[in-house]
Amino acid sequence: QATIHHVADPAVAHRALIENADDLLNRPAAIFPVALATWSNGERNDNIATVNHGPHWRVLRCNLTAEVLSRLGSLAPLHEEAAQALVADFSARVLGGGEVAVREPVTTAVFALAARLCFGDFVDDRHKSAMGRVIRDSIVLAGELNPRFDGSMLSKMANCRGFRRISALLDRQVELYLPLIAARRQARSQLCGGIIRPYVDTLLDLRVPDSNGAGRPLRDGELVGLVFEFLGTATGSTAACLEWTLAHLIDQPEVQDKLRREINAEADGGGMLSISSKSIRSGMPYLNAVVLESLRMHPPVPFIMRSAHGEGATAIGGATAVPVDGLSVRFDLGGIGRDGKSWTDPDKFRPERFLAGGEAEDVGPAPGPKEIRMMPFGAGHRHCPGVNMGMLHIKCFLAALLHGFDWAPAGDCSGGVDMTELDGFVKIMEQPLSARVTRRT
Ligand code: HEM
Repeated sequence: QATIHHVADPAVAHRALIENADDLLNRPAAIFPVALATWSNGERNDNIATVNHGPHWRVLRCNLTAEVLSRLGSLAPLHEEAAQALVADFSARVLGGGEVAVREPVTTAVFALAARLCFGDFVDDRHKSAMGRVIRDSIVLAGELNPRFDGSMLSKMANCRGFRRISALLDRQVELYLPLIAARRQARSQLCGGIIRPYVDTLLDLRVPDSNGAGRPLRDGELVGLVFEFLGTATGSTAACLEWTLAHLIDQPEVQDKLRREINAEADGGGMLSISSKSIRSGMPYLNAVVLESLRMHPPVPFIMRSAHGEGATAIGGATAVPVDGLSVRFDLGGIGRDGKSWTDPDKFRPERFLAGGEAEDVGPAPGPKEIRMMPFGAGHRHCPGVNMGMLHIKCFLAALLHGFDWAPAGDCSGGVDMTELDGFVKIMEQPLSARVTRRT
């Protein structure tokens, strides 16, 4: 099996992913066991993350960006409704006082928003929660499987049980998504929230390059894969980041108070709804700093992979002969965000470093051309296209939760909140967060 080179040095990551970006265009196929299983019938059902760089990738990625991700301004009413639904859910859970487990309601709210953007307004709650379960199980399973599972007969035999579970989850996804996709074929004029076309509608209209040059519609298997990608990427990382951030705010009440003061000043007596999505996107520097600090310390996607060629492979130190399909490289996003040469006290949660005058005042969620200090959304040609939407979703939900509630430790937390990380496909808290939550009147 191919050797995997590990990179946790930000300078090496910069040399490879930014300076030699054209030599690191693709991910090794081996890291996508879920997608690989769909190839067992000989047909590749690629999504944006799995397809190789080229015209097919460009068409899929441009469609997502142009049709959904670049419309953040107009999506504000949908974000606000989703945030209010989360506040209502927590309010019901804390009615009797006491402790609340955070992960489930947060994931449900984030998933409901993603499902709405994907399928439109008419997905019933039962279907939504079945889809949410399948996404959660798929993310957990993808994390459990050996990343070297390369789709070969040998690795299928070695991971026999895992392979059977993948196949079952894929069948379940087909069962859940195809009827909704079929329903969208009939009801295409209905905009999501009266604002934008659901993602599935844009996929149904899309033509991808084919050998005739005329372009062909996406096959059902491809539609299922793209829907899974949309729901999975938009949910797992966002929910994980919210949980980590709340954990730090509970651990450091002074940070929580400072953030709430900024949120309340923005709401200014008009309630949460008066905070515009514009101010969340470009104002509110402390909210931005808190989210960046959380992503620096706990990037929800723990690593990214590339196959490196040419100068890119040399930059990583692959002086030995590079295999035809490239040198497999794994960039450790957590290690890069906590690199002692780039950060003072890297293990301390200190959002102030991202404010004006701080050591990271110019650092944003995506690295600029000059250096890499952190890269929770990846870097280079295959960086995450959802960076702005991801940041906005996290900030909207977080602002609503801080405006609506006080957050305190559950039980005896004299040793502080347990911040042990559990690495899987998404980096989550090993001990799911429970909190004593009180409604603010
Ligand atoms: C907190 C939220 C999110 C985080 C932390 C995150 C993180 C990442 C990371 C680390 C990658 C790999 C980048 C690389 O290899 O350089 C990625 C890729 C990707 N993400 Fe996100 N993501 C988030 C939200 C979203 C959202 C909301 C969407 C869209 C709905 C999205 C869609 C994608 C896609 C399509 C790719 C593959 C891009 C390609 O290969 O061209 N992500 N994401």
